[in-house]
Amino acid sequence: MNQDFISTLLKKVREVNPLIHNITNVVVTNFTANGLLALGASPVMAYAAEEVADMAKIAGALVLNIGTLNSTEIESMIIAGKSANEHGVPVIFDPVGAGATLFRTETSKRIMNEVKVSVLRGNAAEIANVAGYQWNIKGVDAGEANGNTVELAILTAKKLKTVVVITGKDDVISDGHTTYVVHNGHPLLTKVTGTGCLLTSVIGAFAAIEKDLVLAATSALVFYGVAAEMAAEKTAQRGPGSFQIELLNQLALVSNDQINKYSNVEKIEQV
Ligand SMILES: Nc1ncnc2c1ncn2[C@@H]1O[C@H](COP(=O)(O)OP(=O)(O)OP(=O)(O)O)[C@@H](O)[C@H]1O
Ligand SMILES: Cc1ncsc1CCO
Ligand SMILES: [Mg+2]
Repeated sequence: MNQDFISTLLKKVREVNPLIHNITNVVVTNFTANGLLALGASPVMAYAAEEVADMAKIAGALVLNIGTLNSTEIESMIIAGKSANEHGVPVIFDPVGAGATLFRTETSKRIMNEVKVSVLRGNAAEIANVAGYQWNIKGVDAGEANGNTVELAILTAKKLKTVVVITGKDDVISDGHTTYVVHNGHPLLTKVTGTGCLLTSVIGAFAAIEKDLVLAATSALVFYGVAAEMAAEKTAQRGPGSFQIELLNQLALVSNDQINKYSNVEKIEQV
């Protein structure tokens, strides 16, 4: 994977302006829509069971996020997911808080069973709980790292037959065979709610354009991480509020030169 690939894919995303259908949580709805617009994608939030099948089938990607789940919304997610599957639209799933409550864990497993998920994106605790492995969790944030996230990503990708993205200080992307680690990003991302949720939708925008989902997701992670680094540099003297707004600015402004200069991605050799 070279930096030109990432820049070229970003350019294509901006040219195509893919429609991203989000069924997401009430905390991050506005931030997610603005982040997708800044990037150059076209967001729509649509939740009603009566319309989600029609919306999902015309989208470039469908993003499902269970952050503030309820039973009505879950039924809509399943309907939308099945429609996306029928029409070849990639489905990106963010199992927010899986492991924190039985309802979230069971719902995540149900979505994985009933919908063919193209990319599963969460922190280590969420991914471990969806896959049925042991890990700490505290609310919607991952607990202290207590294991090898590269191994967790590879095992989960093989077990659930999907591309897995585990985020944290370092991000791991794997389909079980090809694995990348992205070292970009900034700790301020953890001081603004919904940066993980927006990232999941950004992965959707890249997956709408690039069929190789490991490359699509890895490119999205590098782009997002570099944008966060630029935003942190500009707002270091202020704080999370300024950083949140500057992250939106940088999603629109980050240049190919900055991506080439700052991208920090490593391919993992597997045996
Ligand atoms: N310590 C860190 N240093 C640098 N980047 C980080 C750090 N922790 C998280 N990130 C980055 O923050 C973004 C969100 O990842 P995170 O794992 O915090 O998601 P999340 O827990 O789902 O977040 P949220 O629930 O707030 O949406 C990713 O781009 C990730 O690379
Ligand atoms: C804080 C919070 N609670 C449910 S969803 C959400 C947004 C970050 O995942
Ligand atoms: Mg999250």
